[in-house]
Amino acid sequence: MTNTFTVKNPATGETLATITRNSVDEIEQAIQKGHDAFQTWKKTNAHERARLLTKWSNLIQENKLAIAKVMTEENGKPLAESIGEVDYATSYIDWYAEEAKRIYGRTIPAHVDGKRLMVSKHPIGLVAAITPWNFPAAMMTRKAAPALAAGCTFIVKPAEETPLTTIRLTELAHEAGIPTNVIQCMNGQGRVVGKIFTESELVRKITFTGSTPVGKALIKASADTVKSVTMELGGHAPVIVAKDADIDMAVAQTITTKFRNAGQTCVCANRVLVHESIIDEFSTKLAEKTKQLVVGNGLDENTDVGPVINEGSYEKIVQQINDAVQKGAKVLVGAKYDVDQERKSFFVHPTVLANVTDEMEIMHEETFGPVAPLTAFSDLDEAIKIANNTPYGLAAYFFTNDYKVGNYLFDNLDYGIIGWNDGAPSAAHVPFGGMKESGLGREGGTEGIEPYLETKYLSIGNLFE
Ligand SMILES: NC(=O)c1ccc[n+]([C@@H]2O[C@H](COP(=O)([O-])OP(=O)(O)OC[C@H]3O[C@@H](n4cnc5c(N)ncnc54)[C@H](O)[C@@H]3O)[C@@H](O)[C@H]2O)c1
Ligand SMILES: O=C[C@H](O)CS(=O)(=O)O
Repeated sequence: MTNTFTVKNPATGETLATITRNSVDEIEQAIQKGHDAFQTWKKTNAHERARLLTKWSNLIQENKLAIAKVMTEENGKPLAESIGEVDYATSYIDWYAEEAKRIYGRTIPAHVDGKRLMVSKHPIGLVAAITPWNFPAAMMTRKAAPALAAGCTFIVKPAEETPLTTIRLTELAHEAGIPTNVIQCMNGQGRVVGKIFTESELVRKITFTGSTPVGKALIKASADTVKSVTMELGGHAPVIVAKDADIDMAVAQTITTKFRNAGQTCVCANRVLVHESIIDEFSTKLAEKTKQLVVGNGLDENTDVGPVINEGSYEKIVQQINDAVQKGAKVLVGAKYDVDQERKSFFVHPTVLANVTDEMEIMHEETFGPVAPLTAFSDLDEAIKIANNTPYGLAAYFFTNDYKVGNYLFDNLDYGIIGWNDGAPSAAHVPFGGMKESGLGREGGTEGIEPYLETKYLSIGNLFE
């Protein structure tokens, strides 16, 4: 019996496709093929790898609207965001096509006469990637691009909620001339495929984007074969609005970071800490702007906020809102839901909660939904203590025009990504990643290709004997 799963539109419940899960044998064969292909791909010169990556990027751009439509249909995000994600995804390919040509080594002055010392970088081998549903294009290329640029071969397993985008990107890579066994897409349940990936000695690296619990399991499972791991995990981003902040700008940037992808990003604001002297004005303005956001099907050009991905996400978000309200939070806007149990579509209206306190679940558990909890602070050290009081350390944001306050916050916030008067810091040419239980390693920027490289040191002795 074939093992299949259906891909549904979270806005309408429509079945978009039925996908066959790859069997254990097929995945093991793909691993062998990827390992074998590595022996050739690693010898492909960097400029040829760069040329093929650029061709891939161009093909994606030529198909941008079609890819974006599929992404909106399977993920739910507004079409404009899907179009933006396709651009974001190709920006990683473009950046690493160039980085392929800059994988430099170095020579080291010898400590002994007649010796010559050299260091060079080499691809780590076959890379296995597991990606989430919230950015099915960018989370794939953020891994595939540096891996292929470094000379590695690559297998990706997308989330079962959103496989269609990743399947299409893989097809376009092959159309661009990247050999079929150099980049492959396998479909299946995470636990099943992850076990095959981590147990294989031929897989030399695991790169994962997803929840922290799954990341921890993958790290443990990778230990038996001492695999390199890159982990982009959960977050719980604080926003600190200092008393001197430009309130209108802080409101606009908080909206940007909070409600993108219906709040389903790892770097979304999850707590909004506002100085007590300005919290009334900030809260009123944030609620007014939030009320203007349009909830609907992502294919409707007027939509700002689409559905959440599934019933489980919906139930967690509602639980956090109800818990907060029961413990004294005030709903300034939202806490409204459009649910169709027959279609299994779940819309959460953008929500702003005031008077949030530390006892509430939302202050400690990642929401992954369109809910902005507001809490007041009286001094900066109190805000920093609240902000750092989490196992996570991915993204944090603050708003101030005081350079001393800004530098003090930057120095004392334990986060890998920090936005100062900026709610949208991500880009392909910068290091993206977190501290503590938000992950291991970085993706993007010059740091993002290092995890796919091994360092070799050569000592030539008795050179002139
Ligand atoms: N740090 C980042 O860059 C980043 C980006 C996006 C999402 N995330 C995080 O991902 C989470 C939401 O995404 P999600 O719900 O898809 O996460 P998830 O961990 O449930 O799933 C992510 C991927 O892992 C697979 N998976 C699930 N269980 C697995 C297992 N036991 N072994 C191996 N693979 C398994 C899934 O099939 C999917 O492909 C949030 O916590 C979010 O913060 C982090
Ligand atoms: O959700 C995770 C993404 O990495 C967020 S971003 O689009 O890279 O900012």
